[in-house]
Amino acid sequence: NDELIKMSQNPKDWVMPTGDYANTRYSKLNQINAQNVGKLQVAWTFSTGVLRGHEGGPLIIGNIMYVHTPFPNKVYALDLSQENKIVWRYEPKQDPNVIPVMCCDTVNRGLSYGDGKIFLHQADTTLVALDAKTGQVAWSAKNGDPSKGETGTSAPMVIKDKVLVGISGGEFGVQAHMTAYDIKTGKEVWRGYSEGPDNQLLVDDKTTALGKPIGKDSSLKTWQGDQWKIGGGATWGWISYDPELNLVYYGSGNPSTWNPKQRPGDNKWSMTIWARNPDTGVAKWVYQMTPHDEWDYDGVNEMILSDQQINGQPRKLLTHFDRNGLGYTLDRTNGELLVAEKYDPKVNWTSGVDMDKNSPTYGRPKVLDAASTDKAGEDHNVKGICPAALGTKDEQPAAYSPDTQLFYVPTNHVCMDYEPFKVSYTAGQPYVGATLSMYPPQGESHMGNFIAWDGKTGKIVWSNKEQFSVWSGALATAGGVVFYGTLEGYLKAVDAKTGKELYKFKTPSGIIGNVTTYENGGKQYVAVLSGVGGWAGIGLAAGLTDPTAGLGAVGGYAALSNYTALGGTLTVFSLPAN
Ligand SMILES: O=C(O)c1cc(C(=O)O)c2c(n1)C(=O)C(=O)c1cc(C(=O)O)[nH]c1-2
Ligand SMILES: [Ca+2]
Repeated sequence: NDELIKMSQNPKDWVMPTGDYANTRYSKLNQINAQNVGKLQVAWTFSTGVLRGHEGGPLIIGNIMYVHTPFPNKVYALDLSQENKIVWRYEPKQDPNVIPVMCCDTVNRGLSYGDGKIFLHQADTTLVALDAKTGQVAWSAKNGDPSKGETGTSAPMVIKDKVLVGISGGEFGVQAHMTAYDIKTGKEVWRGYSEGPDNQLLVDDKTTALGKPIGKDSSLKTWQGDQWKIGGGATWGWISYDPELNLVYYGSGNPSTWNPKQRPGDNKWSMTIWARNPDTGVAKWVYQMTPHDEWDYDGVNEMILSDQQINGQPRKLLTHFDRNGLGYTLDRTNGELLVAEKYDPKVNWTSGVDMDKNSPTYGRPKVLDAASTDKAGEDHNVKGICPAALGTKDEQPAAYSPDTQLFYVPTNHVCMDYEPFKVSYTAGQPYVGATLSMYPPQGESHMGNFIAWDGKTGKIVWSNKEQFSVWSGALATAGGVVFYGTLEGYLKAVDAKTGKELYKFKTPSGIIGNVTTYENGGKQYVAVLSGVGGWAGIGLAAGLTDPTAGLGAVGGYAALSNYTALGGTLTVFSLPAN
């Protein structure tokens, strides 16, 4: 573990899918900076040979770069010192029947490294450990069962002598969990579920929510009957870790089904930020952002850890941009809620979070009747809810720069009509229970913004419009530049302080990957996967002529096919030799 922490502090490498344990996606490299980034050129490219959505980004360890793909989840090891020659490749055999069980395209968010191995969570939920030198399988573990609706899309995270990994299936009625496997053997060490009895949740009488013990079997009391057994709360987002506090952080997703009438109650602990001890799995604190979700606002988005001063006091913070459109800042030591503000002014399902510690509804969002799909009831179409189910932010991770103390957030600017309907549960079949259509906010035509956010005050500092959702991950650097990609396929560099666009280049396909940087042979490079897909690009990614296909109609994205086509490419940029 110390080895990994040390490695992640070397800015030449990129050893974790998130850049570092704090999930900042910030690099100390500054050879490429605000003055010269406009001169960036393509240094080399690599075709992955795979169609559909390319999320995540490569790992770089010394001279070796590890590139992953969506289903069938190939992994390539490239030698950067030998003209990027392929050293080994891994091509798992997976049953293609897993594809229709994946809610939101056949995506995969990347690899982790530790103990001389590369870890991959395959679509079929096999967690595989590959020898980093040879690509040989060292061990594999079955993390779930696609015939029950469980699939793998998230990146594992190595923490000390364990590999942590979540599970997808919130649209299929799974009982989701976070699981830790022994790094040497692949044996399960602990598993903490998102809902159920305390012994399955790994909560104890010391586990708190907003400073108070959560009480015995707090989850069961918030579900009708056995509904919790198919209650969702999937854990498909990123994982962060504070080595000093010895706590891991991640979020749980939407309760199943999307029809809120079928699951009265708060549906704890779906839509929740979890802080767990990585050794035992026991939860120290939880915070539920969207009790009794009525809009599919999965709570899985990344938790970014930063140390900043609030009111002159140094604080250990956790900042999270939720699907529900609120940017939260908490004290990560104990889960105290410090800030909860809209990071898109269009958010209209809530008037905000009750911040009065003495109020009985402390910490809860106030739901506005006009946006309540539960109040409207089954088979009633509630129109004009913002954000759409895609959220103000979905899988696309934000970045944080300690230089500017700002968060850089790729966002969606999309609203929806939502109509819940009664659905019955069948194992392995969609358990969705709502139809929706999504479109830009009234009177506007752009569906994305790339924003800078002050997490101490909960304010937007600057905001750049984008035609489509910004579905790629951001990168911030010590060069005063922030990078992100667009669905049309542009890699963009903007000034970290002002948002001014400094560079753009059109890559071969739409970008939903996460921008990465590294140094090799004394030169800084910027790398990004293009390959359009994911939920925002799913119609296009599936090669469908009807862009409203998929789980929810993603209406406004039809025009995307005028800009980009399918296919995975890694594009690597550098400055010209002078
Ligand atoms: O509840 C779940 O299990 C689950 C899983 C996933 C996934 O694994 O990709 C997504 C979602 N939900 C989801 O709601 C969503 O909007 C979404 C977008 C994407 C994507 O990669 O573009 N995945 C997912
Ligand atoms: Ca979901």
